[in-house]
Amino acid sequence: METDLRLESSLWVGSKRYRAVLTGWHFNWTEVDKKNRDKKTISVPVAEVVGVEEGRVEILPQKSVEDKDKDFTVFYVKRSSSGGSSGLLWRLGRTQFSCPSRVLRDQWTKHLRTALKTHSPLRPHRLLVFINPFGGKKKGRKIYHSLVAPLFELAGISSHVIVTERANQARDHLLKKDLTGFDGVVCVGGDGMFSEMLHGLIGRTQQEAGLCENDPAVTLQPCPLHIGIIPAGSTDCVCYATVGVIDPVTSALHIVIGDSQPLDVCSVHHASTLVRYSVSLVGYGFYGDVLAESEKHRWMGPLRYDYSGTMVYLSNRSYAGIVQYLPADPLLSSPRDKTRCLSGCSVCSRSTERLFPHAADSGSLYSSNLSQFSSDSEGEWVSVEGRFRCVSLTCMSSSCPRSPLGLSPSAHLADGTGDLILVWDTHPLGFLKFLYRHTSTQDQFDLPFVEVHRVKAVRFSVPSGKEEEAYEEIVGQSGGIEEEERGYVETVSRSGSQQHLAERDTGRQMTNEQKTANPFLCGLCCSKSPSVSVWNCDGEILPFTEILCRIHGQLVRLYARGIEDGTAAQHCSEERDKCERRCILHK
Ligand SMILES: Nc1ncnc2c1ncn2[C@@H]1O[C@H](COP(=O)(O)OP(=O)(O)OP(=O)(O)O)[C@@H](O)[C@H]1O
Ligand SMILES: CCCCCCCCCCCCC/C=C/[C@@H](O)[C@H](CO)NC(=O)CCCCC
Ligand SMILES: [Ca+2]
Repeated sequence: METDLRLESSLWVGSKRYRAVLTGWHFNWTEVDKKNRDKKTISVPVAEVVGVEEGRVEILPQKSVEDKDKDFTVFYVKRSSSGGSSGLLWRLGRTQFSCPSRVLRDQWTKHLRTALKTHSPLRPHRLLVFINPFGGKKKGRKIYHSLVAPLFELAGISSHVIVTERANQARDHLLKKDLTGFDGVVCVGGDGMFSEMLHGLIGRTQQEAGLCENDPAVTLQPCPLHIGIIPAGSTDCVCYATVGVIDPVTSALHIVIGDSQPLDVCSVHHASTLVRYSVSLVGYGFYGDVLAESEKHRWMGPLRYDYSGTMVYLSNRSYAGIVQYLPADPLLSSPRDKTRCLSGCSVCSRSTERLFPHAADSGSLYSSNLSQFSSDSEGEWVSVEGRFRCVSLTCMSSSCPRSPLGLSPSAHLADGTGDLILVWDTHPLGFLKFLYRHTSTQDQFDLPFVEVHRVKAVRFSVPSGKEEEAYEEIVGQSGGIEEEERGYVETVSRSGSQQHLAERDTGRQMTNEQKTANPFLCGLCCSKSPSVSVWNCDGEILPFTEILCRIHGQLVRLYARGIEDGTAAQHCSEERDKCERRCILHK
């Protein structure tokens, strides 16, 4: 294959002569000039070529073609370092070549197009696009038509566009309508729109496979269609955590070149019924309270999270709970191993083999129907009980602009596990330190009241007597000063044996007298202090307190590639800047 596709000749770019070479995987051109002593070569991976057109073509601000019959234009991914994005920001690169003859021009365009087909098998041909016209700053339609559609057209992608008229329209469409012929679905919106894609596609796939989503033990079928996210919401965490930047053009280019990033999904169940799916955060306590509070202040826009975060922090709440979890194999990875899940992550690659052991034999990832637990034993559930500031489960790092390393910086996008973060009750300044560390590179788990566990499943319940206090309590009703002083961890039971634990921190929960004496720190806690919180599931409030979560490895695939190594990308962009806007990729 390599030798069939190889082509080499002299080509002109403007007034300069280049030696151009197409090997199977790369298209390179080097200036033939004595001054170019260090032989700077511009090298574009074939997989990152967006399109090849006859003539001298421009697509922005409008498509124009100057049909010179010895010329052709190559469009490709060009990394940009602007805004400190370390090369994660992508732009459309374009170079116009002139050939000595028309025959040679036709040879180049034919070879390049064949190479594209051969080396990018997942490039979409037909996409179903849902635009939420009300997401974020309400610019979804404009973003799609001015920035994304021209790139799809250039790449020869035909798209069917639906501008939604109501919430859940996209989800219902994916659940019920004919999807024949589509390679993928794209949402133009925020995390809420992504969640609609997730629920629609997973639900549809299980229906067609005859699987019961309510059963937490069932091995769900991975979705055959890819999901593309064009960020146009007020919260675009899934995009940020899988691409590294929130930028519609970058995301459109990942879609066009058919990048593929598998993603773990957590199913959340209550009383033997599926409640929701999550990829980012299933959080009780602080994160649930912030969401519940923020719903009352939607008019503030994205600022509502800052306002609500401050209010909830000042309310100084903690909640009693029983958390049971099924640890993942500690030999595979650890949430404290200081690694990052980057593009081509070896932990995730090894997980693919573990999760789909027979995929290679059958030729398809999706034809494996063996249980994900068949190759490793279930293991022992661990149970802990006490008072928590927050209990969070995340299938991935959940990095976002607010927290660039995320809730769990070493979590993996596609390893079939989630990270369970337990923040035991502590004094207000300790909790502030924990929150603050999310915004820096300091380790938020290196605190005596914080635990993190890599898990396959989690169960949460409240100690008896508390469960009848419904979730409405926190969504807007009164509480009253708690009679008893909130203690720390009362007991911890591991594998059935009860152990009394010492206090987890030197600071203590404030007594009621201290609360009265310190009205600022005490904040809202003096007026109400509910005994149960709510669950925040990827930005949606769950109407149940007692839940069971199970991680399903690589259940969906995104048009993304994870976060590229910053240093390599940075190096690349510096080199490119030196070479006058040419993309030099050092692989
Ligand atoms: N046409 C529509 N009218 C009203 N709601 C819609 C429409 N289309 C989608 N939605 C809903 O709007 C919610 C928010 O959308 P999206 O995530 O795109 O934007 P956002 O601005 O990031 O959201 P949020 O307001 O939650 O921060 C989604 O949960 C989705 O179900
Ligand atoms: C003193 C400084 C304190 C700073 C604290 C910063 C802590 C930031 C942690 C960031 C966690 C992001 C988790 C992702 C959640 C999303 O799936 C979800 C849907 O978009 N967003 C929310 O629920 C929105 C609600 C998020 C609650 C913060
Ligand atoms: Ca994971």
